Amino acid sequence: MTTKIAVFGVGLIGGSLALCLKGKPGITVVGHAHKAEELEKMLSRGVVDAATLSMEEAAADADFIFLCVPVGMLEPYLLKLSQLPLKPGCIISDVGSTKASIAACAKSLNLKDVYFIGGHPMAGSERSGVEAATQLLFENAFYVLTPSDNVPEEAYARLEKLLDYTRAQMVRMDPELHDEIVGAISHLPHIIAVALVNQISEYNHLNPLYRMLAAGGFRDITRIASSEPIVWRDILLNNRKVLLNLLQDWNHGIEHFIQLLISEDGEGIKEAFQKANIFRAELPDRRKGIINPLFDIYVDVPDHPGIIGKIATELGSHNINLSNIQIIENREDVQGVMRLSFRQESDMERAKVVLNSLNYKVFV
Ligand SMILES: NC(=O)c1ccc[n+]([C@@H]2O[C@H](COP(=O)([O-])OP(=O)(O)OC[C@H]3O[C@@H](n4cnc5c(N)ncnc54)[C@H](O)[C@@H]3O)[C@@H](O)[C@H]2O)c1
Ligand SMILES: O=C(O)C(=O)C[C@]1(C(=O)O)C=C[C@@H](O)C=C1
Repeated sequence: MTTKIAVFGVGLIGGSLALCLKGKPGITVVGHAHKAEELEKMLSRGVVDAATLSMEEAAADADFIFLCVPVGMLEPYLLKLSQLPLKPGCIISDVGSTKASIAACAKSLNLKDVYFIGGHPMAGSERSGVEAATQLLFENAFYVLTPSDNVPEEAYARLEKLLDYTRAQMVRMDPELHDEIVGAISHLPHIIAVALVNQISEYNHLNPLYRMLAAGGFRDITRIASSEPIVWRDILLNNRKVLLNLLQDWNHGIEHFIQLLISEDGEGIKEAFQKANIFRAELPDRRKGIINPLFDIYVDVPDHPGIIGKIATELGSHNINLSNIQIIENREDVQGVMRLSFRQESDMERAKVVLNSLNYKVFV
């Protein structure tokens, strides 16, 4: 029995998803495009098994349908699909960067014998189009799923199982909560990056030295300003209520900095950087690519010089391969927490035994 997957919109995300699924046992991937030139691109790159301009053809007998078009096109596509004869039990999902409005749309359509489960892989790039698609895009990333209450567990489990091929980690979430959190950690940073680049671009009109001297700091904070304009227009308009609140908080944060500078408050500036340093150091280290997922343990350690070397040496002497060490909290006179990462679960298990035998407190 073959499992037919239909992908609508084979760009960066749709193409990457297709590449994760194509060639897997029993799976056939059909790509849908709204323009003829897109068909040739996806076929010549081997991203899909077949490609069509016909929605009916793509959707017919599909077991899974993924909507990977810009957010503004998700609802029209879902509406059109709801009017087509779909295979009973078919699961429709999407990859849109916002989740509340598409969830509400699916609810209002009262789909019969087919299930809508919103999705959002938390991985991407400033690049776009099928040219930028890669099978490794989602590896080790979080992948949010937002099933509504009436989706049976059996359907949710089927989608989750299929998405195992992405090697991403699934997280189940309420769509409104998704939009609030992702608005803050993804949409707001895109606005800030674009506003900053455009501000500097204005100065550069007056003096081209601005662009010439722009180095690491400017590049690091502005990579995402190169993102696809239509995709981001749709995301920002769709999540505008959340973003308007976030921008007010942003203004307060900037106002705080203005006050620190006016009052020449060096201590305040230092504190702001220290606070940011701590939170940023705690961000999950989820590098994508060929890298295997990491297995982490946490160890309570006294804060004294040489502790990293001591632990690394102990593990090395037992032939345990350690991939990364990080001190998470390391203030004076405070017990530190060390994160140890391993590529192999077996190495992690052996490390636990060794560290316990040396009377370290180990947490998983
Ligand atoms: N770019 C990211 O980092 C990222 C990450 C996660 C999720 N997403 C979401 O994934 C979806 C696709 O984004 P992408 O980055 O793959 O963009 P993309 O531009 O690479 O791909 C978009 C695809 O939709 C098609 N398309 C464009 N306009 C269309 C229209 N009017 N009608 C029908 N098809 C149309 C394009 O031909 C292309 O195949 C968006 O909903 C976006 O919010 C993006
Ligand atoms: O890494 C990037 O370039 C991204 O913009 C990826 C990113 C993000 O902001 O983290 C962008 C949009 C998504 O919907 C999910 C992920």
